[in-house]
Amino acid sequence: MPIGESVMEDKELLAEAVRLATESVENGWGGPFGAVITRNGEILARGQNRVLLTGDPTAHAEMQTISKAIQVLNPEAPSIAVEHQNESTLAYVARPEGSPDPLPERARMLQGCSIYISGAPCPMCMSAIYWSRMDAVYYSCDLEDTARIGFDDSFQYEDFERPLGERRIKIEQIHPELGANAYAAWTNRADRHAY
Ligand SMILES: Nc1nc2[nH]cnc2c(=O)[nH]1
Repeated sequence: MPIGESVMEDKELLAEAVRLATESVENGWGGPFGAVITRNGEILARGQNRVLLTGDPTAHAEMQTISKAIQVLNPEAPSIAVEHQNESTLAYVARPEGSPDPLPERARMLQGCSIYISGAPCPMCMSAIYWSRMDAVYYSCDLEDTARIGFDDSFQYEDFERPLGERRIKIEQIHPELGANAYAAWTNRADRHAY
């Protein structure tokens, strides 16, 4: 595993992200996006855009790399893979009996890590970066470069600046009293752990 690789410079790390991006394009797996997540100058995880391979619009380089980094840091964590038991129930793989609750540790997410990306992050990936609590983002091509090769990243940032009623996708609050039940279930849990 990459943990333990010798300390790498910014340029080397970015070059590795670009290598992953190019590999994805050459294999027809996805757009020209690759990423590495580092801690103390060492690579923790690598990822590349695999949207065309998987048909999954969330398979962006950054999302793939964040998931891998979390797995590397939490190898013993219960799998978040869901099994469809029936149409209305999702069962999570249970934590082994008696093992300590890893949530507080996991909730630190990727603090202390940085991400190097071939192109500036789209809003989805930037949100994931915020949620993962990374310290820094370094990218090579900017949003204008990305728009020029046909990707919507900068348009989405622009859309977020518009009032809700003027956005490209309809967004509207309906029945707030229903969701309030789930929110109450959360606030009623004494052992809740905000992340
Ligand atoms: N940064 C980045 N921008 C994208 N735009 C479309 N896909 C991607 C991706 O994987 N990463």
